[in-house]
Amino acid sequence: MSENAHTKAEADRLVVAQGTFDILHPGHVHYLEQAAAMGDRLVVIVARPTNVDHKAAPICSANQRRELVDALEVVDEAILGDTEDIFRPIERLEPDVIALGHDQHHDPEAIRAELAARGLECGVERASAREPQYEDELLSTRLIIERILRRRG
Ligand SMILES: Cc1cc2nc3c(=O)[nH]c(=O)nc-3n(C[C@H](O)[C@H](O)[C@H](O)COP(=O)(O)O)c2cc1C
Ligand SMILES: Nc1ncnc2c1ncn2[C@@H]1O[C@H](COP(=O)(O)OP(=O)(O)OP(=O)(O)O)[C@@H](O)[C@H]1O
Repeated sequence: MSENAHTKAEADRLVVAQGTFDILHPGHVHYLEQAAAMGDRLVVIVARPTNVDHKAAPICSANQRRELVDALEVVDEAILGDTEDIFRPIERLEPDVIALGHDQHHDPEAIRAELAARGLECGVERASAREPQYEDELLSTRLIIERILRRRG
């Protein structure tokens, strides 16, 4: 491979991150900053409500959640996830790395197996948790919603 092509290839390291991102908070920013640092370009897949089956359904629409994630400085592009096959966007994007959130419920080995089954060469890394940095941080959408219910419910 010529020097230019090799240099170009290295400069195109695509990272994919994913999540619900219902009500954004500093934990999301930390995760996406970590994901962005794993490569040169960060595309974020925003989960469809039908695919958020491991916790309460998001409050905000997928379009609204996508728009806010897309507006973040560290995100090159946020896209709505596929409704049926969560690996379809991965097949289309062919990322170099999938960045999992620190507590994301996906099993990295299961993801690696599915990537291999689909002939996709892609790393699977896990980001760290954001450590609290000041008094009264709410680093979880669920905690934000619980406070809203307590104070405004
Ligand atoms: C590799 C990967 C690809 C994903 N692709 C999609 C997708 O295409 N559509 C979607 O609705 N969700 C997609 N998701 C998100 C999952 O559906 C899941 O709901 C998401 O991880 C939200 O979990 P969390 O917000 O609790 O972290 C993907 C997740 C992973 C790990
Ligand atoms: N405090 C945090 N530190 C680092 N990453 C976080 C933090 N909170 C959420 N994330 C990451 O952001 C991604 C999207 O998470 P999600 O949209 O489920 O937010 P959440 O605050 O974890 O929601 P909930 O509190 O309802 O579980 C996940 O990969 C998750 O690991």
